[in-house]
Amino acid sequence: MDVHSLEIPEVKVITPRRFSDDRGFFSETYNARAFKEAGIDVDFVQDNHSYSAQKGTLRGLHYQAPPHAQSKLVRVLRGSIIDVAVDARKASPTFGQWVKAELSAENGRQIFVPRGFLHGFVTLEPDTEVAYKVDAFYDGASDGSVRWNDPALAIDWGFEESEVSLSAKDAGAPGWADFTSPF
Ligand SMILES: Cc1cn([C@H]2C[C@H](O)[C@@H](COP(=O)(O)OP(=O)(O)O[C@H]3O[C@@H](C)C(=O)[C@@H](O)[C@H]3O)O2)c(=O)[nH]c1=O
Repeated sequence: MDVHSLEIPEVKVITPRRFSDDRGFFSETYNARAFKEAGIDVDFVQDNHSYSAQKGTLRGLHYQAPPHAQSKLVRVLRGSIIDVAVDARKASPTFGQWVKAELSAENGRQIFVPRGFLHGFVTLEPDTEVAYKVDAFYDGASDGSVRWNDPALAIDWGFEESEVSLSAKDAGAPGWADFTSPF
């Protein structure tokens, strides 16, 4: 398993080993002991799976406020995405900064996004399926979003506004300046 930190070091990209043979491959996509040794020591309690039909489907930027804050371990089962994490920890030296990684079914990469971050992704292909583990249960009342393309964040998604599909919630999300971080 290869693990490396992104520019915000608490966000990590993990690439589990694949054992390939004539049939295809085998891979341990999560192993509590190996992840703990790599510094990721969280108790995941829920697995999520989303399917996005269109290229340019953008989900984000999302968070759950404490005490329902979630760490996330994200991977792609089919297709590919750009995954983005924004540091929303008020006391962090990298508050307001973002990192991204390209995850695909082919490259097998995963991204670990800790609590205290906004999270989102955009699909690079039609029919993209994303699976992720979270370490706190869904709590709709604690769910929040921030506008994905706020100029103050200046995230390089690689997509213009006219090219993305958003949920109504995400299309109406407040900007970064109107977001009071609960972290
Ligand atoms: C996230 C979630 C949603 N739902 C329901 C609520 C709603 O009716 C429906 C769709 O929810 P959403 O529109 O929030 O789904 P989506 O926009 O895919 O939200 C997800 O986006 C990515 C980027 C994340 O980081 C996730 O944590 C989550 O926020 O599914 C659950 O029942 N459990 C869950 O854990």
